Amino acid sequence: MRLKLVSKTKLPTKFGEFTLVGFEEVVNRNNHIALIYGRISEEQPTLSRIHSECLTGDVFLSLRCDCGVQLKSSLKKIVKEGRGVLLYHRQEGRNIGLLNKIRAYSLQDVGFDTVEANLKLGFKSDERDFRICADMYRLLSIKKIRLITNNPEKVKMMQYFGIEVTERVPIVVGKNSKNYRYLRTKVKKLGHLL
Ligand SMILES: Nc1nc2c(ncn2[C@@H]2O[C@H](COP(=O)(O)OP(=O)(O)OP(=O)(O)O)[C@@H](O)[C@H]2O)c(=O)[nH]1
Ligand SMILES: [Zn+2]
Repeated sequence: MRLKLVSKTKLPTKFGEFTLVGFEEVVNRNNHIALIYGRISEEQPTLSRIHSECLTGDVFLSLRCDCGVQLKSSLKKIVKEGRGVLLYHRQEGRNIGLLNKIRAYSLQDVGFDTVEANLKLGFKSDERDFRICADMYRLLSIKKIRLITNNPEKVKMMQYFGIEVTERVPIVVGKNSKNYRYLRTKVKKLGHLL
């Protein structure tokens, strides 16, 4: 087993009361969390968001990306639905890490786009490992999801790792004048459906 469920607790938030579940990767001790709302059924597909960590967007509401607004909107959507799960996938900067993301932003300040900046730093355009998300679903006994995303690759990855995606639920929020170029690159080079 690559991942273990460590502990659970209640997490009241301004959106509603969630159950917070903490996970640890066995090999490197990296941590991830899930926020569960309402009663999860094994039969019915669960509305779910896989949210990749973005300190600048999630905490400081950076306008360079759309993450902060997407995070809040997903939590609201799940509460409105009455049940669902948000996986907070702690692979910052598409898994190049916070400091490399700052380096990538710095390259974008002088004209590179988000993909070119990753390549220039010696990374792939997307270094994330979505296997761990499938493991989190399995540990939560979730087999079928309606996945909130604009990224078809995430849908493919979940199917590949054995989680049935019955629907892709688009999330078209967080566009602004500062992230126009970033979002355009995601559409053109990373296949996002925006
Ligand atoms: N390397 C790098 N990572 C970035 C950059 N901008 C945002 N990120 C990271 O990208 C991740 C979010 O990925 P996105 O491409 O916005 O969206 P997605 O998760 O693939 O797809 P959605 O489900 O539609 O949101 C977070 O981990 C961010 O920290 C950037 O310019 N460079
Ligand atoms: Zn972001």
